[in-house]
Amino acid sequence: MTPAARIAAAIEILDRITTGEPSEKALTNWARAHRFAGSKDRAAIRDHVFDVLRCRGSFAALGGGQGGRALILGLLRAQGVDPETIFTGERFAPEPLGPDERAALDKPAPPDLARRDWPEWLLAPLTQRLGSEFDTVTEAMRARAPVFVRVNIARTTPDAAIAVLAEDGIQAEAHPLSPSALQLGEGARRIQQSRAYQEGFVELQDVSSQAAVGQIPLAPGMRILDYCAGGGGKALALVAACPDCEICAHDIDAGRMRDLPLRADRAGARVSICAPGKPGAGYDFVLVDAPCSGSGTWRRTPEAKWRLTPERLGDLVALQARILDEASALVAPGGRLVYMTCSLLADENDAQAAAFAGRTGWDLVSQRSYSPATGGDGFFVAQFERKA
Ligand SMILES: C[S@@+](CC[C@H](N)C(=O)[O-])C[C@H]1O[C@@H](n2cnc3c(N)ncnc32)[C@H](O)[C@@H]1O
Repeated sequence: MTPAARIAAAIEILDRITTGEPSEKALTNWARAHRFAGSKDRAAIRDHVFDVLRCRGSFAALGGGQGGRALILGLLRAQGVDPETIFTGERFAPEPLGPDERAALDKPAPPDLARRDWPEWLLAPLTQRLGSEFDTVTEAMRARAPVFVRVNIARTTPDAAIAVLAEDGIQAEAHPLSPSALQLGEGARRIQQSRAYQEGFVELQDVSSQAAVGQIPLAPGMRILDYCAGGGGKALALVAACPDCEICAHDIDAGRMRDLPLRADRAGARVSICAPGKPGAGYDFVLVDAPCSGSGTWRRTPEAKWRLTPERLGDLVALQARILDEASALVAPGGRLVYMTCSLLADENDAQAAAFAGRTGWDLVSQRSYSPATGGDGFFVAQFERKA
């Protein structure tokens, strides 16, 4: 496909997304209906769509509308690309610009463009929560997320993993936020086909998640429950950090853990899986990686940013509080409860942690927030101990 044909495809897909179709479904449906598109075409189209969704507010302002054509015109304007070179009307290219579109592009760019890439109702809480980091985080959230892997330190070292990745043409370098983290450069998209990945030397995981897991003071022989294990990213990081710990994975939805045995096999890790609602009890650590807005990961899932509502956020905050209460009952005397979210929002993080400590009397031993200002996703971790 030509670059212009890829843009035309992105316009078609964005039109579907802006009328309510979920982005993954719209991309899949488009690919099914256009089997001639190769993997490089599909990847390029996906990049256009996600680049637009991340900056949907500012691109709508620059392009003069909310539809696929206007959003792409906003993208091209932001990139300084002359749209006439793409909107030519030639075979498979988008139709030439109309007078209204030209007029929209001639208008001066509105001020404070980057702020438009947050939902308006979140501007006040984010400004308050992020303080002096607000502008840096806002800019970072408008760009593609870097790709990180976690080196399986139970099996290899970061230097050895870098060398194995290089054999497959994947460039990687250490990241200061976590000793197990490598940030991938050139070749990152081939990671899942690489030997380092397939043989379990590395696993995809954001650096902030790795750093947060690194805060947990593990010791051989400890029993640890990953209460909201999902695909098992945290459970696998825990077992790599402490192979002599006993790690149990639990989730209310067993289906969410279906890939975990395969991932654990690949890593050479031992993780026991509990049936939903039967998590056991008496653990040294219970980790709650709670369902949340995912606002810290919106670079990867930009559509979610525009779908979150105050009501949905309120429901999530209530659910997190319920899960914390449930999970705290599973901690052994003298043990700890660890609460994590991939959120940037105080309601789900500091305020949630303070509310839990306030209503239960548990001590808030430590808390730490991560933001894209330090490279990775927005993330939060808090540790609690039952008062003696
Ligand atoms: C943020 S995800 C977990 C991600 C996972 N820990 C990882 O690192 O890949 C949150 C998980 O919490 C689970 N969950 C939601 N409500 C729950 C509940 N009441 N008890 C246990 N798990 C729950 C969801 O099914 C979801 O898999």
